[in-house]
Amino acid sequence: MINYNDLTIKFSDVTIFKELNLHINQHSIVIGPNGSGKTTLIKATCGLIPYRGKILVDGQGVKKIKNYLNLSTNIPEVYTIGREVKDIAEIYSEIKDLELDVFRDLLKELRIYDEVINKKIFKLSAGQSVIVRTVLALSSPSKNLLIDEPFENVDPSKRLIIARFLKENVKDGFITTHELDLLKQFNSWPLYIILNGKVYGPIITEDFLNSTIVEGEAPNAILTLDLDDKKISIVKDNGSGIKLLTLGNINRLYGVL
Ligand SMILES: Nc1ncnc2c1ncn2[C@@H]1O[C@H](COP(=O)(O)OP(=O)(O)OP(=O)(O)O)[C@@H](O)[C@H]1O
Repeated sequence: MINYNDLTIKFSDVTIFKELNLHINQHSIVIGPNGSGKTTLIKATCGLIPYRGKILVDGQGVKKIKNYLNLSTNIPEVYTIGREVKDIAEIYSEIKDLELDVFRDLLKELRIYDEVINKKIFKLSAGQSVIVRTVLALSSPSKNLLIDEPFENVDPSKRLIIARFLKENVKDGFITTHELDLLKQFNSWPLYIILNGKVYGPIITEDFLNSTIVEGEAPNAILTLDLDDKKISIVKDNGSGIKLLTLGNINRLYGVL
C-alpha cells in the first residue's frame, strides 16, 4: 500500500504535482500522457528526487531509508551500482535479497540470459535494458513494485511473457504503460490516469477499455477529466463518443482529449 499525502514535486519553477493526495491500495495501472509525471512519481517514491509532503509505503515513511526491502523498481538510476548484469544481480542479492535463481530463470524463459548476463548494463539495447531491469525488480521479494514502461522497445513475442511475470509478481504498487493491447492483460486491475498534475481514478481497467470518450460532464461518467478549458467524460460504451479500444495506441487518447 502506497500513500501520497500532500505531495508536491517541483523542478525549478515547474510544478509537476501540487499537494497530491493518493492512496494506492493494491496492484494498479497508471497511465498518462508523455511528461505527465509517471516516472517522477516512481522516482520520488524511491527517494531519488526531492519532494514536499509524505510518501508512506505500507505505513512507513521512505524518505530517509536506504535500501528499503519492501520496495523495488525498474528505474535505470537504481541499477548503476555495478558494471555487468551478473554483478548487479549479485549486489542486489546481498542488499535487497534478490533471488538469483529466480533472476536467472526469468531471463532464460525470455531467452536473453546468455546474451545479457556478462554485458555491461549501459551496453544493453533499449529493449534488453528494460527487460533486465524489470526482471531485477521482479526477482526481489519486495511486496511493492513500481514498474515503469516494462514493454517499451520489447519484442511482441516477449511482451506477453513479461505481462504474465508482472501479473504473478506485482502484489502492490503500480505499473505504467502506454500499450493499450497489453492493458487487456490487466483487466481486473484498478487504473489511474495522471493528467495536468491531477490523478484520476481508480476505475477498473476492463471498464476503461470498454468505454467511450465524450465531451462535457456526462451524468453517467465513470470518470470526468478536467482539461485546461473543458471537461471530458469517460462513459461505458453506449454507442456514442470515441471508443477507447479503437484508438489502438493509448497515446491517441491524449490526442483526442
Ligand atoms: N530532473 C528533471 N529536471 C527538470 N525537469 C524534469 C526532470 N525530470 C522530469 N522533468 C520534467 O517533469 C515532467 C514529468 O516527467 P516524467 O518523466 O515524470 O513524465 P512521464 O509521465 O513519465 O512521461 P513519459 O510518458 O514520456 O515517460 C516532464 O515535463 C519532464 O520534462
